[in-house]
Amino acid sequence: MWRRVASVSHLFSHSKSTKFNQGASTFKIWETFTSESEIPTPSKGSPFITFVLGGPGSGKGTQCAKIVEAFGFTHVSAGDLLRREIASGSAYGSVILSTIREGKIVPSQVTVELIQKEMESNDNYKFLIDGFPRSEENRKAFEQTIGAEPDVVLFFDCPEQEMVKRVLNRNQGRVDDNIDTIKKRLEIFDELNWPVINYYSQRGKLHKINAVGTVDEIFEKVRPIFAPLRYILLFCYPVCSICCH
Ligand SMILES: Nc1ncnc2c1ncn2[C@@H]1O[C@H](COP(=O)(O)OP(=O)(O)O)[C@@H](O)[C@H]1O
Ligand SMILES: O=c1ccn([C@@H]2O[C@H](COP(=O)(O)OP(=O)(O)O)[C@@H](O)[C@H]2O)c(=O)[nH]1
Ligand SMILES: [Mg+2]
Repeated sequence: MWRRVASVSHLFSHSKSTKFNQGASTFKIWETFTSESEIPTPSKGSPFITFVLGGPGSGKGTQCAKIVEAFGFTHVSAGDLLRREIASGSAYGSVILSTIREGKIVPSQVTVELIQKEMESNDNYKFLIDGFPRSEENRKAFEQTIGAEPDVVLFFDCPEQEMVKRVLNRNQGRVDDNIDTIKKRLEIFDELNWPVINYYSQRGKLHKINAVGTVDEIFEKVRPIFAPLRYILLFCYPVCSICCH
């Protein structure tokens, strides 16, 4: 396995020091390494991006923690970024708070800017973007601003009744974890999220995962999506110390 990676280490010889140029070289290795499998080929020069979609309470955040642990992604939760923005007392804070309380979607420009800053300030090249995009408008804004598409899209498919039960038991003191807001969030999810899911399904990027079961049972359905990439994901990002000089 290592020999195979090492055999393409010359691809790094012209790496420049910028984050995304290094990324481009790393992805050449990735393409070589995975050429015989069905793993998606990431765009050159882009980070490896996974969007994590699903209704409220479907278990996105819980599964992201497991994916981070197993595969070394950086977890970027759009909801957490928005809540952090509220807590920081920023100019956008009160608008974000009322939007979340009403179960609506924060303007794309605000969310994408927060995601972009988070990605840019992180040395990692592999990101789980959790709870975003929630609409086609979100999706287009991300692609235009970041200039990248996701490599993988996970969709945690969970019955409404189960999602409501989980959210009402979440117990994290969130302003939106109440029955009225959940009903609105589910309506908005139905109206705006399905077009995004269908878009990525048509592009062959969507992995639909039945989100009913224990956390570990669900993770065993997620693991095979990333497992073929585990050596690259764990050891060669951004540049490993063994083969990437
Ligand atoms: N498979 C599961 N079975 C039961 N409860 C779960 C499961 N996955 C997550 N939970 C719980 O449900 C709640 C919502 O999970 P979370 O990961 O926050 O979902 P999301 O980010 O999609 O809203 C949390 O309290 C979490 O501990
Ligand atoms: O890209 C996003 C992500 C979140 N939100 C807002 O933040 C809330 C909570 O999002 P989060 O992803 O934390 O909720 P979860 O689905 O995990 O329960 C959502 O209902 C929206 O109001 C948003 O507007 N845009
Ligand atoms: Mg969440």
